[in-house]
Amino acid sequence: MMTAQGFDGVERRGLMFVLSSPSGAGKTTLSRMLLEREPGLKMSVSATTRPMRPGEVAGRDYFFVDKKKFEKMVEHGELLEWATVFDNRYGTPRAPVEAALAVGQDVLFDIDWQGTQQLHQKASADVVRVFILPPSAADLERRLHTRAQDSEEVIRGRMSRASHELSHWAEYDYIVVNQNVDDAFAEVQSILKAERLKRERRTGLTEFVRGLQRQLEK
Ligand SMILES: Nc1nc2c(ncn2[C@@H]2O[C@H](COP(=O)(O)OP(=O)(O)O)[C@@H](O)[C@H]2O)c(=O)[nH]1
Ligand SMILES: Nc1ncnc2c1ncn2[C@@H]1O[C@H](COP(=O)(O)OP(=O)(O)O)[C@@H](O)[C@H]1O
Repeated sequence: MMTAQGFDGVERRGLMFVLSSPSGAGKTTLSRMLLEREPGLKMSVSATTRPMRPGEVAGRDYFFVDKKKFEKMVEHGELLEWATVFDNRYGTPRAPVEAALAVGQDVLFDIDWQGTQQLHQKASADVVRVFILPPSAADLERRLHTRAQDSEEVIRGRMSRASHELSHWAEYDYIVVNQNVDDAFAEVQSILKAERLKRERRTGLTEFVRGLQRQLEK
């Protein structure tokens, strides 16, 4: 089963921590910070048909596959969820997620609203959804330019889709405005820490409290 040992020794179920945002709002940055500082959290590496960007590493940032391979993965039920974004297909390989949860790790997802809806339908009790907002449209555009990894045309496409993506904000459990990156990180980290403590996930609590009671009744 999906059990993990909490830092306090109480067993709990692993959780699926989802970060979504319009492109450029800071999901990748915040994900990297979380993975560096939060042991017990593992990134779900998606499969995509989009071309690799400069600086990206196959197998770390994405599994880069062609359309035919992606179709095969869908057909064989290898994807937990999948969606089409900017004319490319993106999906979450099922096996690594199930393996991580089974050994008690939490899993971090950088997926869009379509994938988040699918995950939530499948495992609502174990999914925590966080939406990242940019402080302003001008900041969003500046960030897409400073990232310097996309052509002008691609950036225009991402900006014109941003409003549509934003419209899904109310489907998320938490909303973080990424103005100052350290503040936004602290907020996201607090959400993870609090969610790990939720009573419903802490399958070992009954036993833990019984133990305390036995000690008290001696
Ligand atoms: N549904 C779904 N969306 C994904 C997956 N992987 C990435 N995405 C989303 O696809 C969108 C485009 O990602 P990408 O091309 O890397 O550009 P980014 O927005 O700069 O991160 C983002 O909204 C990602 O969250 C996935 O496995 N499933
Ligand atoms: N709070 C912030 N202030 C300024 N720049 C930021 C902030 N957060 C992220 N960035 C920068 O904005 C760009 C886009 O961020 P990124 O994490 O790639 O976004 P996403 O994954 O949501 O597309 C990157 O160059 C990143 O370094």
